Amino acid sequence: MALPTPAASVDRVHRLAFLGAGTMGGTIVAGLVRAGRDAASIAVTTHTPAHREKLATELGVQAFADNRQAAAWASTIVIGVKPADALALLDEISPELGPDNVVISLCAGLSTDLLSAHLPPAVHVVRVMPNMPASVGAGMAGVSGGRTATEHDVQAAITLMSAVGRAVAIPEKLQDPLTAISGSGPAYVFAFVEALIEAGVTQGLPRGLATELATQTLLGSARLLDEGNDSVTQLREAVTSPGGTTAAALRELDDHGLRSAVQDAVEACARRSAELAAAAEQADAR
Ligand SMILES: NC(=O)C1=CN([C@@H]2O[C@H](COP(=O)(O)OP(=O)(O)OC[C@H]3O[C@@H](n4cnc5c(N)ncnc54)[C@H](OP(=O)(O)O)[C@@H]3O)[C@@H](O)[C@H]2O)C=CC1
Ligand SMILES: O=C(O)[C@@H]1CCC=N1
Repeated sequence: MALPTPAASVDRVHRLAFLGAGTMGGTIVAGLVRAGRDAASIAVTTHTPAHREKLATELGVQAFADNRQAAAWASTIVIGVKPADALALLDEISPELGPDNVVISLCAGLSTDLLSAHLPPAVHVVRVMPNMPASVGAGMAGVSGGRTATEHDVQAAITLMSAVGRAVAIPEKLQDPLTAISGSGPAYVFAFVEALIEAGVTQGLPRGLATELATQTLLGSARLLDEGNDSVTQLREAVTSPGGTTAAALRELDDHGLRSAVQDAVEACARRSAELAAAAEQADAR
């Protein structure tokens, strides 16, 4: 299939290249186009030719077969590959980059210092931890500038991510804990909802009904948390009648160690984020 010719018409300063446009990068690209960003200002590269052709056809973005060409075309480069592939990718595109470029990394764990060590010193580096609900415009992203990043770079990344949800600036030392809450958090929520649905089926509910009940309960509870005036504790207490059904259920969750399981899960996630950086560095040194 013929791909669109990379547009030269968009001013270079507005050009954005996603090197790696899979689950997360692809979600953000789709969200940006849906939010009204000019598709001609966005380029993608992927490992598989068919995947980038699909993105080009469906979204109207530019597809490049070559990371270096895409990096040379763009002003802002988003790194959307797995952490293990990121440093080799930076080494590959590094000759094309200079002081006018901003590199935004989506990679879990990788510090801006580590990323900068694989780029010309003047390149501006920003670290962003997004999450999957960006695909429905309800993402949550944490944004941190590296040593070379300006306040403008951080604000520009916040503006970019705000097109697909919310974004906050955070000190880089909070990136691992943020990853453990909002980056990976959707998976914990999905695992809980899966368990709730299975429990409903065990109680005799048809699977479709159990799924609708659990999903709408999650949605309604999230909206109450976000839009209501009460704290999470006040909301939980409001559902829990003394001696009632909810108290009986919550006691079981406590007895099964829900809080300590969540503490351990979040701790393991933050630890794993640091391990991914160490593994990427080791692989790169080989
Ligand atoms: N998934 C999530 O919820 C989140 C992920 N992240 C971070 O986002 C990054 C990507 O993760 P995710 O989207 O899940 O992973 P995916 O595997 O879904 O996407 C990776 C993308 O990189 C492409 N790719 C691989 N090698 C190259 C290469 N050498 N050059 C160009 N493109 C390449 C793949 O191509 P192809 O499509 O052909 O396979 C794919 O498009 C990770 O660093 C992760 O830490 C951050 C927050 C949340
Ligand atoms: O599981 C992962 O490593 C990525 C980073 C945050 C969410 N998914």
